[in-house]
Amino acid sequence: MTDKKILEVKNLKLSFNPGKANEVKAIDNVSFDIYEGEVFGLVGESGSGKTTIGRTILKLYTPQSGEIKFEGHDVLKQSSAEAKTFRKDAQMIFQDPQASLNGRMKVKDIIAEGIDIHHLAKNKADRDAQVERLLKLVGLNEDHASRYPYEFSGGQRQRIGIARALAVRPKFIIADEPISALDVSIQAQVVNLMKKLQKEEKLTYLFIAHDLSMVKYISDRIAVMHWGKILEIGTSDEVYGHPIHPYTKSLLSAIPIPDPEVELAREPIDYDPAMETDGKARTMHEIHPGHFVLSTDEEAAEFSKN
Ligand SMILES: Nc1ncnc2c1ncn2[C@@H]1O[C@H](COP(=O)(O)OP(=O)(O)OP(=O)(O)O)[C@@H](O)[C@H]1O
Repeated sequence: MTDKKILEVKNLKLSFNPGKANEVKAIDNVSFDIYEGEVFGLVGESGSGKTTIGRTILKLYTPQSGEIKFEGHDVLKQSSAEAKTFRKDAQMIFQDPQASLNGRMKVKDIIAEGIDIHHLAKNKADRDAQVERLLKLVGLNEDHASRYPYEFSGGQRQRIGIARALAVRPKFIIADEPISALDVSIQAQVVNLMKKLQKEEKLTYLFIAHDLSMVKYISDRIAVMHWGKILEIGTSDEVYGHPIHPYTKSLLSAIPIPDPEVELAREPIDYDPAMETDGKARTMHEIHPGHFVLSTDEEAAEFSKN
């Protein structure tokens, strides 16, 4: 990880159905930075706004306000040439590999789609060679190139999704719950593969998940999100080992522990969202170096004492 910021998100706001009775503040004044070479985990329960953030960064949604900078440049004000480069540099891996791969295309054509769009192959032999390299990189083999997605298991399909994202040699990958749809036995394999690739291909990840267990393992830093707001940001060890916000504590207490004796003693902590509904103004306070919590001045002073 370097000290260069690859992504800067500042005061981002996005509501669905703004001004209407059914308005949803999906992103409610969110700010965070991601450093080059970092794995940044974004965690929160279903509906907290994680996917909306990912899609907004990739310009699939337009925010009402705020700023998104990629390598120092505002992604909302790109020229068409800059936008094309950005579409190559920033890729997405989806939750459901079944739904995100075109079932009527051969694996090699799925993987090479970006190579074709961005004219990254000199000729057909080069295209085939790139596909072969990518298949090997994700733990598949060249025989798989001419098959169709339905011939693969869920874990293998996600490997194809990863190969497709890597095909255009991106710098930044948004992985939106990439393991949630997979069997638990396969999840660790895919996370390990993503971790290995991140190092080998010098990638930066925004890794989205709804529970903290796998995220802790892959992420350098973690942001915890609830109801459109980031409540806590810190290093993975800090957030996991010394959670501060009651919501984070509650999320952590919900993770089953593999040791039966410890698991028996585990007590889920209920979360009282009063801290989010009392109408008080809250900002990010640095409670420990690099460990921020959304709080009032009084709450921050209390958190610091403990
Ligand atoms: N296209 C849309 N139109 C209206 N509301 C939407 C739309 N997409 C998402 N929402 C709402 O915005 C909020 C945030 O949704 P989002 O999908 O970003 O959450 P999430 O944390 O990614 O959840 P999940 O893990 O279920 O994908 C939710 O209340 C959701 O119902």
